[in-house]
Amino acid sequence: MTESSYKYLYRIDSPADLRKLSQQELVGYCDELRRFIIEQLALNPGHLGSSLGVVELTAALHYVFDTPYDKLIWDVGHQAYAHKIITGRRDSFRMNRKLNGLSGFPKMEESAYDAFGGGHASTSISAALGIATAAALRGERRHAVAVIGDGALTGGLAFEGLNNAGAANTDLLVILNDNRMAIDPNVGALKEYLLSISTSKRYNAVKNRAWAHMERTPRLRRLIQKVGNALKQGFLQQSNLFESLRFRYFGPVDGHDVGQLTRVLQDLKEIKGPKLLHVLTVKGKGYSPAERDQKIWHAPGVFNPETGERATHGGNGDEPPLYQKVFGETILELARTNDRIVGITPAMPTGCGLNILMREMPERCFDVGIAEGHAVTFSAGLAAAGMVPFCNIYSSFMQRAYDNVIHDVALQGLNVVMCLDRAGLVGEDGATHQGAFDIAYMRSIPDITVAAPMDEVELRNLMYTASLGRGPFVIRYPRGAGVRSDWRQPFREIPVGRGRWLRDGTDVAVLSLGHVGNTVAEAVERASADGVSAAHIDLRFAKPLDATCLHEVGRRFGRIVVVEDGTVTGGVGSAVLEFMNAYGYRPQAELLGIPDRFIGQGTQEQLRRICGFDLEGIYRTIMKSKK
Ligand SMILES: Cc1ncc(C[n+]2csc(CCOP(=O)(O)OP(=O)(O)O)c2C)c(N)n1
Ligand SMILES: CC(=O)[C@@H](O)[C@H](O)COP(=O)(O)O
Ligand SMILES: [Mg+2]
Repeated sequence: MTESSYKYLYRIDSPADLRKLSQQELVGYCDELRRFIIEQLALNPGHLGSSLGVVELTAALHYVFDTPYDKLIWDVGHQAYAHKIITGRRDSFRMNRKLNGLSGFPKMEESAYDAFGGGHASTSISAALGIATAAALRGERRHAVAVIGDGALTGGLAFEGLNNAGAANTDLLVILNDNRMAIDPNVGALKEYLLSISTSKRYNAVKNRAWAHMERTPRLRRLIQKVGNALKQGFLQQSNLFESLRFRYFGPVDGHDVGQLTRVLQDLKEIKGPKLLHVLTVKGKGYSPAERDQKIWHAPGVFNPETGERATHGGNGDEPPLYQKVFGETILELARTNDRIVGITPAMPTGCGLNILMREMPERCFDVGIAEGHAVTFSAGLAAAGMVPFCNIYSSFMQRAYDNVIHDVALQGLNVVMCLDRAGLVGEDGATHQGAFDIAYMRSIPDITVAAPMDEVELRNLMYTASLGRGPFVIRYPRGAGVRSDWRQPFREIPVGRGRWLRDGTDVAVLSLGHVGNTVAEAVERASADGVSAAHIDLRFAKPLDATCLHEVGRRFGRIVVVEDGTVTGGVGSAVLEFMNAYGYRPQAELLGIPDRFIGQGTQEQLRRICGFDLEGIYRTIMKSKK
């Protein structure tokens, strides 16, 4: 299946075009839309499964609602490719997630149809309620629709939104897109509840009678009111979570029947107050490899659309492994010898490598759903009871749990190991997902250790050191592969707050934190061949800093360069300058890292270049020391 070999029948460049189609044509268009997404993503990777799952729902929403006047808010936004394509971005879609191209998520500045930006989960209900409330205050008759997945609904923020909306009685439609999957299979009691209301015979018998009435009557509004009132007093309210929260619950409906969806949405437009439509979909719908292995096909990378064969990074043989694999293998090794070690992840077991522990010791590994704050406080509870929790959270998602880190972990001095995966520039996921801020936001917390390994062996040793009970301990490391294939080495304790003097020099001291140190090592090498004698120090810790090392740097060097894969504002460079200032050293200093602006999507290498800490940027900065 290639774009050139298939002649598309429908050319839809806006929802207005879409609304001209007949119901039958809409079905045909959905097939083509699905084909187009598969074709595009085969070459230019992205979030495939979720987008394929909402093709019909997206078409139905734009068909029925008057977008962009009516507001569609996509939760996470990784499923919004059909939405982008329908709303005038078909041609630019080939630049999805690429440098200077489209964001992989809805983004307000990208299109008037993107009513609210996304990337992180569970925000849609709150945002839609805000938009609906503003409309009500202004006397506007616009609809606000939040589309939230069953995974995103596990996030506490979603319930804060439901709780508020149910009481506010504002006109709001929440569409629950239930495919029983997060990235990995969805987890938790809510998942079982959703299954039970989808399959309960007694519940559905009552509800289906209500639906049948709705579809038959011409005087819809009055009847719905009647049915609604009857139901409110009766069975549904007590047995339905959403009804208990004062939402009218509708469904479940087949999310791949575009005809039924348009009819139901049309009906729901007429109903006032907070409503929830439960839609059942299949993640990866219409592409059999993606339906078969929904986890892998959440974001499969490049693939052959005919065969479903994927290009993968093996991390096998002599190739350096992914940090994620090293994390997973290492926690398993540590857990085998220390039965107090447990693993916690908020919905990212495969992404972070904790699935390796989960396979062998499922009872000591906890996927808590998309619930970062809970993951941290749950870990704190485990630590308070004597366990050694390794709580693995992507750096940008940890932003959600900041108070939990301060209030529940640090303030109580608990031995929680917080592994921040995807720290630094992550690449194609763009601004919402860059792990830019963690050094700055973590190092300002008292009594916490913040470390970053330069390679896989260092990661293992830091994990080992943290497992010995060193108080709140953060280990940050990037998305992707390390540099060593000889990483399976015996554990060695690393003295907390001690850096490594990797190379001596006289003209300039280059200090780095974490994996970027490998690029610094190369730049220093090159610079020394070109006549600049540069010392290189791997700081290892952003907190506590290595005072002995920094005193020596302060005494000996008139120029320093600090390099980090994190924000320059408040980062480890700032920490070094605070130190220098405190002790009266006055080196001329240059800080390389993520500048004070949001960095969009691109490859990691492109983004490092833009930020000025790729090999060339670091080399040029060092060469300014040439006399
Ligand atoms: C706060 C936060 N935590 C974790 C993630 C990573 N993440 C992105 S999509 C996803 C699964 C979402 O599941 P669901 O909402 O059901 O959508 P589906 O992929 O099934 O369409 C997760 C865990 C995120 N984007 N934001
Ligand atoms: C949409 C989302 O938040 C995730 O799917 C994220 O893109 C995963 O990132 P990784 O590919 O780095 O695991
Ligand atoms: Mg889901």
